[in-house]
Amino acid sequence: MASFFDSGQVTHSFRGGRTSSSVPPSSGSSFCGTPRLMGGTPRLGRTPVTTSCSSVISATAASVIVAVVEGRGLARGEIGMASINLKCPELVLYQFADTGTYAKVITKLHILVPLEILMPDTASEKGKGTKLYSLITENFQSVAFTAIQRKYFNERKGLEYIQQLSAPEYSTVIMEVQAKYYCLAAAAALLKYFEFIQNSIYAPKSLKVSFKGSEHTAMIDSTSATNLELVVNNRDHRSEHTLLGVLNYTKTPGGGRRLRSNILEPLLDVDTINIRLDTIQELLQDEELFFGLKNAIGHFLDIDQLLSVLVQIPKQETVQVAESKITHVIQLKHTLELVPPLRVSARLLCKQMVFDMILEQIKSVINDDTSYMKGSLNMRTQKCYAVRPNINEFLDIARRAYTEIVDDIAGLVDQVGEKYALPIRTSFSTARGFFIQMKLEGVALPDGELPADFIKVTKHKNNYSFTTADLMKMNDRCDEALREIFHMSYVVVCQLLNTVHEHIHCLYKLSDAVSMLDMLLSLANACTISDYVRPEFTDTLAIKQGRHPILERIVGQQPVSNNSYISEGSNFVIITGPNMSGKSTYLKQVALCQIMAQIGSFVPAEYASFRIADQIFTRIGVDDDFETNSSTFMVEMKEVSYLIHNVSDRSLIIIDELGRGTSAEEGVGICHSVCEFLLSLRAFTLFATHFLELCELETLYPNVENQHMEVQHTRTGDTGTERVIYTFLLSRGSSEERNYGLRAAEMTALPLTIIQEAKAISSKVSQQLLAKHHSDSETQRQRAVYHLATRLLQTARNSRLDPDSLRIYLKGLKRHYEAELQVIGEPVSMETEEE
Ligand SMILES: Nc1ncnc2c1ncn2[C@@H]1O[C@H](COP(=O)(O)OP(=O)(O)OP(=O)(O)O)[C@@H](O)[C@H]1O
Repeated sequence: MASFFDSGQVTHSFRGGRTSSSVPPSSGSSFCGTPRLMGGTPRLGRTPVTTSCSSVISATAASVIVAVVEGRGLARGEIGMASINLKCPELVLYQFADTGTYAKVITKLHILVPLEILMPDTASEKGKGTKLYSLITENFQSVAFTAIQRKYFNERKGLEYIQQLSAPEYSTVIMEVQAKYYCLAAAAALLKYFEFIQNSIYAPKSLKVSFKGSEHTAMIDSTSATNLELVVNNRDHRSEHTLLGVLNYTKTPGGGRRLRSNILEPLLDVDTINIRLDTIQELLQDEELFFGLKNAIGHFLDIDQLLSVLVQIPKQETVQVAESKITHVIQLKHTLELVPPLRVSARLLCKQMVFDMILEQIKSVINDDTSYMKGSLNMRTQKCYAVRPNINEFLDIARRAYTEIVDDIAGLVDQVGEKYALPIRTSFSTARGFFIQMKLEGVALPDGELPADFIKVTKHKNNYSFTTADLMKMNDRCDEALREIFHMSYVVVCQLLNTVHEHIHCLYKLSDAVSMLDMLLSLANACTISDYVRPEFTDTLAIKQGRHPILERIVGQQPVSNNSYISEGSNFVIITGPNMSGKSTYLKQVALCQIMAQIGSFVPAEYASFRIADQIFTRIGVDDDFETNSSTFMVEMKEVSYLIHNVSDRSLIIIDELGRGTSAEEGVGICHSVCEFLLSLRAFTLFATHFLELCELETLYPNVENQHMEVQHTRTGDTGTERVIYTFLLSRGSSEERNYGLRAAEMTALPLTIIQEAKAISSKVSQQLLAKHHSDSETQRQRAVYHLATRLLQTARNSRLDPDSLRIYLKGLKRHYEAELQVIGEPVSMETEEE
């Protein structure tokens, strides 16, 4: 990673290698940008900022640049981050302490989907990166990295930038961040870099600046987001079989972005969630309102992106820059004209009067009938006549000259057509300007060839395109006239934008309201496709007939539904059942419903109540992680260690098949100790396992409940082969099924001989184990005593249990100990009931 700014060299590392681009100094501080951002465009001076920007945006969904810096010495682990979205002029600052795993930084970065990550060059000094640097480069191999000299991470400069650029309505952020040095430092480097690559600066007092601690949203680490297929399908990255795919009916890019970020960071505040649920309910009850708003929302452009270009001041004024600014004002007028239909949703649009006022200001300069249109010629005409007549008399003269030239062009093409008796017509494209087109069909060319004065001929499908020397000259005159028109219009438009800037925060609010409304309409739409219910928020997780939202979309019919109940007194559910019986699906279903509820969506169930979860953890059996070179076991251990370090009493934990990466004895041991740790918390845990030994925990702990996935057995045909029927129904108690692995194997194409041998070996091993079990009664007795001692010790520590629960717990413990002694033939000599 090379150093940026001083050396004039930017090096970006990509997956599979590093791309290095030399940065030639240009006039002043203007340098060319990164290959990814600018698509290789050499100099911004010649290419309009906005054009290059939009081409990037259409080429890739990623549009966020993030600067990350970590404290040094004693402050190691203190992380400052700043992000800016090229599609949305919002500077977001983050500062938090992260543990040795840096899970919060990695998760934040996953949510932001960065296009480029900036870090201080000291993070990778002398080819030896810091742990944070290594983790980021490992996790984001396809993202461009840029090293920036540490001196640009300057917190004083960062604060100055924010004071200067923040729109007045967002300036309270200064109080929040003025002592948060790392995020300020990251902001300084980020904004400096932004100026450099975009060759433009943000207008003073124009940016939305916000500080996002993680306090207001639930934390879902990136592994859990992947396990639950929240926004990406693990098997096919293009598939829409994700929670986002199920809920996404948004019509605007802003709405889509908002839904995605909400799914990854659900809310914690019940009041806000309930406001969203009220709106969805209202939309579902009033069809006219629903369809009216949906139709209105569909006409909005990407307001964030529009805002982003409106608040940038290009460092160089070229004709393309002028043209773009005029386009943006037309787009702004189009956007504001769409606001009145949204009036019905008054809750979301409190600043209606201000929007009317901005529109009036625009209309005092821009013609009433100027509108945003598709097609380059249409848009060129709109831009040419955008500014009202009588504002600048030279502009009016230039436009008259332009109109005459366009009329002359039409006359010239008619003459050419008549001269050669050919059915030609005038066409226009941005690249060629005016040119001539002719259909090939049914045309008899003189001598079978096009006349010699038709030049620059191209043939596409059934059409000839060409021009003439006279037409080219006229095009030049036309361009010259347009340049003048755009230049004069640009001056008028810039004055107009200066007045609009005073109300820029209202446009941020509009963008916010439109994306929120779009998201809520989308969530309401999802309810019309499937039968969802409004969730409640209590201290209990209770779902009646809940369904897996993605599974029901995939199979196109309702999957088997199940009830769930987890409360403080019964907060640990152990789920057993044969392979393929539906355990993983059920676990994910609960987590997905919880997330849906916390973003303010209805959920696939007949009734649903949730306790707000501040964190959602999943530990779901995955294969080896080749990318980070970890074995299955190490992946498991890393995930469990992250869980144990970060879990809280209000977390929701989903654990599926823990300990499968090692031997059975060790697996049971690990599961046991993890369960014991989790049992001392009030977190809600769903634990699916094949280790039936764990079901004993129910007798030891009053807050454990065993459940299992029911299966049925039938015998088929003449052979009487046993078949398993999966009901996908959850029942109380632990699974009675044994050797189900072998039975599942029987249903595959494995040869019969292999299955038979496996059965024989399995029964031999079981017999040996049983013999050992009976012969080793002293070890058994010691183990039983040890178990009892540890449980009692733990109970003594666990002061949270009330007397009743404690009594039940001790009784269970006693029964369990008696049972263990009986198995090994020891006399049971415990005191009576109420000891
Ligand atoms: N409630 C349900 N309704 C309908 N089909 C279901 C349901 N639950 C699961 N299935 C189907 O059964 C298949 C197996 O489910 P799942 O992977 O959850 O089983 P499992 O018990 O976790 O298996 P294993 O122990 O082998 O991991 C799924 O792919 C899904 O198609």
